[in-house]
Amino acid sequence: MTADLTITAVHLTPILVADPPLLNTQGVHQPYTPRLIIEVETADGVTGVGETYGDAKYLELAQPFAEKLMGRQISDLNGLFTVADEVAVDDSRVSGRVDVGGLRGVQTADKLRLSVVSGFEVACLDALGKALGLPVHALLGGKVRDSVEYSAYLFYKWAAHPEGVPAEPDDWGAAVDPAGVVAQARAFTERYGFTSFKLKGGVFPPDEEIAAIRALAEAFPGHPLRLDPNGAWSVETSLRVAAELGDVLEYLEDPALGTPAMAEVAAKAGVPLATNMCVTTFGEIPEAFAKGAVQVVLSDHHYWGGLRATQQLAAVCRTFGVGVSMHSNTHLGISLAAMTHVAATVPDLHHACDSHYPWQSEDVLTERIVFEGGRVTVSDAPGLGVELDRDRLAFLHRRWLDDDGTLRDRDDAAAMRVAHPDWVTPSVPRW
Ligand SMILES: O=C([O-])C(=O)C[C@H](O)[C@@H](O)C(=O)[O-]
Ligand SMILES: [Mg+2]
Repeated sequence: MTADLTITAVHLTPILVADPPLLNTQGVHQPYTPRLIIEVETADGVTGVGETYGDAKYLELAQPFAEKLMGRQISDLNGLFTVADEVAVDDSRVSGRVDVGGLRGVQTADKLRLSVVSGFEVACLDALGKALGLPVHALLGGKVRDSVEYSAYLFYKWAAHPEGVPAEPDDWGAAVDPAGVVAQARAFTERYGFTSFKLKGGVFPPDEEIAAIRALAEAFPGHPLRLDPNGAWSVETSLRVAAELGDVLEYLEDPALGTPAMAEVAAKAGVPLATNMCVTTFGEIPEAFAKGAVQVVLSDHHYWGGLRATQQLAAVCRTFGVGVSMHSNTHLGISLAAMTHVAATVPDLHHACDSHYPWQSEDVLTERIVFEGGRVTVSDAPGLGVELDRDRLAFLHRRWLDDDGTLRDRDDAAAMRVAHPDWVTPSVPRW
């Protein structure tokens, strides 16, 4: 009997998940961050799950998009993009804006749509895999590796969210200096076996961050290290940091803001530059590649438009001799599973991917995804190989319902103002 792949129901569940007080150049992470969990159900009762950003601007697109999917086939992945084009984006959401203060690059109507489509694409692939008895990587053409390497994503962080702010405690401790960063890196290796390290920079003056990377290089000799100040530095500062750390960095990530500045740095830095800020859409590739502004593009299936778009990006990068790896924002196990499936299919993946997952103590899966030796094993179970924990989902959704709206949109600057009322988002370049 052939499977009936018709979509008969779509469930959208916005949730708030605990996030530690991780610092970046914009501010600090909120105690709870929004995500959207997507379930797509077929006429045969097969359910697929996906995950994407949960801020209001995504939710307001996801709802009409979901309605248009009823009666379509889960196998019609190309159709998702056609349907997305029919969903109107409110101009106020995109005019002159960047996403999360620029952490995810420009904000356009298309990119907003793609960030929604990606969650649905993953849900459809999960359902399709379950219906056909095939893992998602097989639907993407098959895995070329059995496990995917991730890097330890180190953050400067406070020991706890500001006093009086409802939050979940974490056991990572504070990290506000080189010793704290090294201690955090050691905890990452002990808990997960990571062997490469990325430090989120742009938080302290560059000399302090140079000292932290030097301390890491001393503590973990020969291990790949990266520093990512999210465009906080001038060209001059970027070149100075590159000169100071060139001998220990695998790559420098988004030292300066925008393709022209990145190109200036790349021309003289002597260290490869990676980005998840100046190349975040296919339209930004020609200029950046022509100018030699980036040597590694950090894909993110959420905003590039899904797993197949990630494969297309990898093919373009391969064509131009540019490396590819993966960027990450706060995400849960569904997205980690999706990232792992697609990463398993990309032939030239030569850098460990980023993942925030270790920072997320809460998940919506019955079993957490495990890192062993810094790697996630590629699942061969049908679909993504994950199972939704409905009680957890309901609990995290209840938290979202109970929120008065304060936390439903990620705002790192607002979270910083709770501790430092005078905080204003630093103008760029900050140093
Ligand atoms: O540039 C990056 O790698 C990121 O923007 C990743 C995340 O957004 C990270 O900086 C964060 O969540 O603070
Ligand atoms: Mg980055």
